[in-house]
Amino acid sequence: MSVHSALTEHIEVVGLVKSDLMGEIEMIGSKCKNALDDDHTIFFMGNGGSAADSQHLAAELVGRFVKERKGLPSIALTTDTSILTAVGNDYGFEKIFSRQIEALVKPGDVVFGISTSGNSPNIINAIYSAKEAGALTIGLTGRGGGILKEICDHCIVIPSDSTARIQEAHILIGHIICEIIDEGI
Ligand SMILES: O=C(CO)[C@@H](O)[C@H](O)[C@H](O)[C@H](O)COP(=O)(O)O
Ligand SMILES: [Zn+2]
Repeated sequence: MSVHSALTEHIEVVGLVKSDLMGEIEMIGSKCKNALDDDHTIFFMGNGGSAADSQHLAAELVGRFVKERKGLPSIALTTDTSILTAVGNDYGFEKIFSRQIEALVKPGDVVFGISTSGNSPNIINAIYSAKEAGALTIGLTGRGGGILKEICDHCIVIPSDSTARIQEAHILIGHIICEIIDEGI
């Protein structure tokens, strides 16, 4: 793929997000803001590049995005190598997030599952656990949405089949949600 076509593809995907998904992003941002106002926690999880996105977004909330404000409760479930290796080793890789959800998530919390395919078993298991725990579940996906689209309370499906373009749209949307949260604090 040439630089020109990668950039063209990115712009097209972002254009579709703008034309089709603005309302959904706004709604999810305000639900996150309301949950934080009520002292709930926002959790993020994903594999590979989406693990990095999870950590990135939790850091924006606990630390600072743009505005000076108090730290906000947010946890990326991708960071504790002792938990990830113990649970992965003892129960299986498909349980690395669901076990943490069972241990940490309280009713009213918000759980983001970030998966470009929407079909990663460890994210799917964790979304089921989050629903059982009484959390609001949000999928960030692509490729038609996969299973996450069927099981999450809300799911943003990036209209692309390119993992890279989907991930780029996910972090853009994550940043916009941080902006919505910042505005109301
Ligand atoms: O960042 C990339 C590709 O851009 C990779 O690390 C990618 O995230 C990994 O292959 C993930 O395992 C893909 O999982 P998912 O998005 O389908 O849930
Ligand atoms: Zn990537």
